[in-house]
Amino acid sequence: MSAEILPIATPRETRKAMWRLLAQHPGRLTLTIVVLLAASCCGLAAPALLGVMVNIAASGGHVLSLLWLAIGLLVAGGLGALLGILGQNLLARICEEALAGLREEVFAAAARKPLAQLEKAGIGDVVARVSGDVEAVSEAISGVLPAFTSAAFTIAVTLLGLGVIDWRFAVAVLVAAPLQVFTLRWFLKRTAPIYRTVRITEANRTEQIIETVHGSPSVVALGLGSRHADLVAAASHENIGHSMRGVGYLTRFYNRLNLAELIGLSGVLVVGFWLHAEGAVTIGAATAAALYFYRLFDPIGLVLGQFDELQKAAAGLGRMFGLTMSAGRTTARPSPAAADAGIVLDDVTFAYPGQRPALHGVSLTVQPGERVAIVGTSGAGKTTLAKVIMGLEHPHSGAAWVGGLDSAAGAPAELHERIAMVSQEVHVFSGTLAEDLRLAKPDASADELAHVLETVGATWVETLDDGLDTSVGAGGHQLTPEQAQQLALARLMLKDPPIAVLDEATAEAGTGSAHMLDQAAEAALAGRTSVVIAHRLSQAASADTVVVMEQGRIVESGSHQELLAVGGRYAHLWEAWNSSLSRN
Ligand SMILES: Nc1ncnc2c1ncn2[C@@H]1O[C@H](COP(=O)(O)OP(=O)(O)OP(=O)(O)O)[C@@H](O)[C@H]1O
Repeated sequence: MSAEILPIATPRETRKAMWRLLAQHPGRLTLTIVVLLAASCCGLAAPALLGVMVNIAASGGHVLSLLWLAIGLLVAGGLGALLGILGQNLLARICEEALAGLREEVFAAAARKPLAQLEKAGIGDVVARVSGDVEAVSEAISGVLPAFTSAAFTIAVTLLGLGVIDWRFAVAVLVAAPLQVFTLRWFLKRTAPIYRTVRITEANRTEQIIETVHGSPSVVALGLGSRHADLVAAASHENIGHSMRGVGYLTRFYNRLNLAELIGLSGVLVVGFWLHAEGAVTIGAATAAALYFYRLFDPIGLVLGQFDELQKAAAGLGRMFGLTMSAGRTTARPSPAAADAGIVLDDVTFAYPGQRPALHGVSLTVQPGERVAIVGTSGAGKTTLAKVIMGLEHPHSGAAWVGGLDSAAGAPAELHERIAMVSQEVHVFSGTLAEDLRLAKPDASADELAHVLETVGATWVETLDDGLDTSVGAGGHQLTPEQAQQLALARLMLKDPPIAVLDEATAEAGTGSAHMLDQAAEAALAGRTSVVIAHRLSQAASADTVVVMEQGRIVESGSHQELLAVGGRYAHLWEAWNSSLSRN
């Protein structure tokens, strides 16, 4: 099981959210309902016409009348089928559009979630919500919901038709209703928690597979293959066990429904016999009533049977809406600064789940165009501060504004127009070098690519046989960590955001690579507001302002020279760093 799953919307919240999605186009929804109702009414004509035909045949009526009625039967059947197809298509289209919107919302919500919360929930849970759940809901909404709605209308209209023939037929039909209602309630009560568990165990299985694949180098190196295979098998068995319990209930559910149909049809036949004997209805009307009830078998079976699918979809929807409803703070706090290229942190406190705070009341203002270096010993909270600025983690109290946007509440796309980060772990995407660079600017020309590579000093690209067409990433040409950093800096230049965060610790201080990366960063950050997590103090010396952190707090800030003159913590760090350089 995941350590802690993400929130799941309650059935009431799910229904409300679903209705909000479907009712986005009220005009089209009304037209769809009208078409489906008209289709159901056409379906009523067949038993009624057959009843009249029985009466004519029984009384030795004219063959031509029978012929006309047979033509009416065909027309009503054809029209009903056409309207049914049209109505179901209209509904399927409305549902598909609603689902497409929901799918985007779920992806956006997953992207807005703080990293720590995603890690705690388990990445498998998130993957399951944006893949397996979306698929289950998609199948139910496009396939089941239109058929379900159409069947529900047919039942309502047919019961009305039975009542019109004689109200006692409608009562006879309703004899079966208590058993049907009881069966449905019995089924739903037992299977709802099973389906929820099925979805959760599916997420756990995904989590287990992802963990095994991600950690495959360690799994192979430590000979843990069979142990991991056992863990995946155990997660699968748990999932299958719960699914099979659901199937068991489904079989018993259909047995009971068949019994209800037998009771209902017997009721209609007995009432028909009795009413005809009393002279209250003709034999044709009794025939029509029996046919009406027979006609209810399929839609009732479909409605009750599809509750199963709808219930599964509801479980998936609850998990999807749970993600969208809990997607961090959505109401932005008013910015203290105008929408500029600055950063303002106001009394930010943040703690990783179950840990003591990694940031305590941190307040910091970075003016547009200013470069601030954050220094401090390992674990001081520097990277956490960078994540809060990037909106990857949300402050527990206080707020962070980036270019006038609340980083915890801003839409990721809007935030990423203003800020970009180069982190310690650079991912090199599979594809050619040119494709990798164009992720930041899809329409960048070859000259632009060459220019940014030259600016960050990536002259090694020219030495590759295929130059910018060299395949990199998994299975391709392997880049050194320094080369990958240069690539990330080149991507930053192409994206050209007004604000940048640099958290780079690739090269050892004092080495040629470190000097080269310092120069590359200098070029990439030129003209931008920037926060540099200075793992090497050479990065701090060139900044406008140096901020010293200790145990999640800012303990000193000022220019490099000012802080050296004060002789405080920064001066000690600087001294220690210089002496470590001279020792190497
Ligand atoms: N994902 C995480 N989950 C739990 N605790 C974390 C996580 N990341 C960091 N921490 C803890 O938060 C505190 C601050 O860590 P942070 O990485 O921000 O420090 P840092 O100054 O960047 O350190 P370094 O220079 O070693 O990267 C540390 O105590 C660290 O152990």
